[in-house]
Amino acid sequence: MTSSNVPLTASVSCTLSEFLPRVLRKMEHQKADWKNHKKVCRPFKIVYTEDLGRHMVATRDIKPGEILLKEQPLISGPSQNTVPVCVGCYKNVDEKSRCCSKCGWPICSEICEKAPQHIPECRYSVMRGDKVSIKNFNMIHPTYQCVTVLRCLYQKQFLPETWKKIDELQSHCEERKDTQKYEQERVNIAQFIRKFFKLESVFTEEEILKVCGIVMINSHEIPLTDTPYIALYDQASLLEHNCSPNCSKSFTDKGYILISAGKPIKKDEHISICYTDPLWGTPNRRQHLWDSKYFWCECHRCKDKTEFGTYFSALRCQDR
Ligand SMILES: C[S@@+](CC[C@H](N)C(=O)[O-])C[C@H]1O[C@@H](n2cnc3c(N)ncnc32)[C@H](O)[C@@H]1O
Repeated sequence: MTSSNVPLTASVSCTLSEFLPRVLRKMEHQKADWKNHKKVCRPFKIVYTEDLGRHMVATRDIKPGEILLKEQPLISGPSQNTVPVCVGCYKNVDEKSRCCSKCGWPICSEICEKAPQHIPECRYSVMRGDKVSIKNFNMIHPTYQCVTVLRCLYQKQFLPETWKKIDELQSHCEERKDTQKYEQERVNIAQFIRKFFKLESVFTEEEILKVCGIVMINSHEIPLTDTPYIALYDQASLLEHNCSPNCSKSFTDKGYILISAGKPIKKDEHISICYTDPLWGTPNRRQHLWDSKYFWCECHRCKDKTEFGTYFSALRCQDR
């Protein structure tokens, strides 16, 4: 008998009789293991569309205040423009601060010297054969521009699993090419990393510039230290932007990101946060997103001239 002449009722009941016990067993298992299961069970799925890239969609109704995601950084590091900070904990340092005994990068304690996030620049500085020397502490220090990018490149060279996640993030390389920022990064980051760390045979300029784009587009700024640091996340870096978002982000003292619902979210709704300052008017928000994330925001708030009846971006008429 071919499958086409199997009576439909028989086929359905047969499938159900096999399927239902499996589902029930899975639910029982989930219930018994709920303590562990709830840590990985998320109320959203990751989907891809041409216009948005990867983004998240709710798989059930979500209540305001619910935490959708708690996640540790994939990579953290100093911001591109920063005064010298400890490369372990990102607290500000000064001329009295100590340096890593192996590589010379400023650190504030023995614990920070051994911090896993410091391994990449430490190893590359040791391999270079000369310690790093940071002397000016009261200015944005150019040498720090390379640290977070170098940490990503280290994953590319030695830790392929983490690198795969970083490499999949959007870099907007094509849009960035021919911009002033791209050329500045070519000189200040790509050429600097290749020459200073003697990595010309390991990374090309283009590879390094792609990582610069990934860091720029996908990093979250973590305002836990006097000078905020940045981090890439496996899932939180995929969150979509909306100028009237349904979620907000916060951070634990260990740099874990928490994404919480700010309003009721219906099943199948997109999950969003705000990448820009929601207290800016529409022209400023749109321009900032265009300059920093390379997209023109078409959210409901941006498209509504009245911004939901608030006239938030309107100029006050002087005659009245
Ligand atoms: C932080 S990444 C988000 C993850 C990214 N979609 C991916 O696939 O890796 C930011 C990028 O996602 C896209 N994006 C996010 N929100 C968007 C929106 N509201 N409209 C258009 N593009 C958006 C833009 O390309 C933006 O530069």
